[in-house]
Amino acid sequence: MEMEKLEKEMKQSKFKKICVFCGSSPGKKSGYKEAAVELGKELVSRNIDLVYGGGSIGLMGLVSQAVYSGGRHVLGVIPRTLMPREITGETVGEVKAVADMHQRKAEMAKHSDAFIALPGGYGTLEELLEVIAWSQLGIHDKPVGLLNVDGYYNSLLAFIDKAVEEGFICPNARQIFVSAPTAKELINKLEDYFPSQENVASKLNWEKEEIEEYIPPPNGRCHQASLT
Ligand SMILES: CC(C)=CCNc1ncnc2c1ncn2[C@@H]1O[C@H](COP(=O)(O)O)[C@@H](O)[C@H]1O
Repeated sequence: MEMEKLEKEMKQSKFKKICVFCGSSPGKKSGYKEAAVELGKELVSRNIDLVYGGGSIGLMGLVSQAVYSGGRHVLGVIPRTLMPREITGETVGEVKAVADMHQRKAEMAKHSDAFIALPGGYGTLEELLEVIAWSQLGIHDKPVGLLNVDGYYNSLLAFIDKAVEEGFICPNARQIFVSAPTAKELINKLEDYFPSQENVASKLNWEKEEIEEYIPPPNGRCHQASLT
């Protein structure tokens, strides 16, 4: 088992670029900062490049500096309004300026093979929940991982379980994202992730502007879910 794990960590990752969402604040406990640096080093050790929101403040700065100083490519996607250094600090690596927050998220998603959320606040939660919701709708099928540092996200995970229990999230959709307490475990899970959106949303064609004929799913919204 240990051997299998080791082999997985040593072989070439299936991801070339991972997008990391994280706090523009460092958090109060040192464990958050340590986890951001550890995630950056883990990406470097697997030859994975970073895509993130640009800037050097908070956990965003720590993860980007760790990846950049490890010799991997860093792409920061930053809205022009946030570009002044007094707002975001000095950005390392390549910087792509975009018009607004919507374009930033679209660009970050386009350039990445998977998503990871470190601890953060409103911005991080919004970014995380958006990529989960987009996966549910079949807009992408890239793996999403929650780095649950020191149980920071336990209450969010409990809330999501509650939403499943109460019938607001399909049981299958609960599997859209994975979570783990360390970067190593999380990326191993992301490597093993197999998209199953077929069970969640019928494959919609987002390139098409009009739907010619709508065929409703056989069991209502939650495919294969036992609706009692
Ligand atoms: C005006 C102001 C407060 C700027 C702070 N400086 C920032 N610079 C760059 N991205 C940011 C900033 N604040 C929030 N974000 C965005 O929101 C996310 C983090 O927000 P939060 O700290 O979790 O909620 C980041 O991934 C980024 O996309």
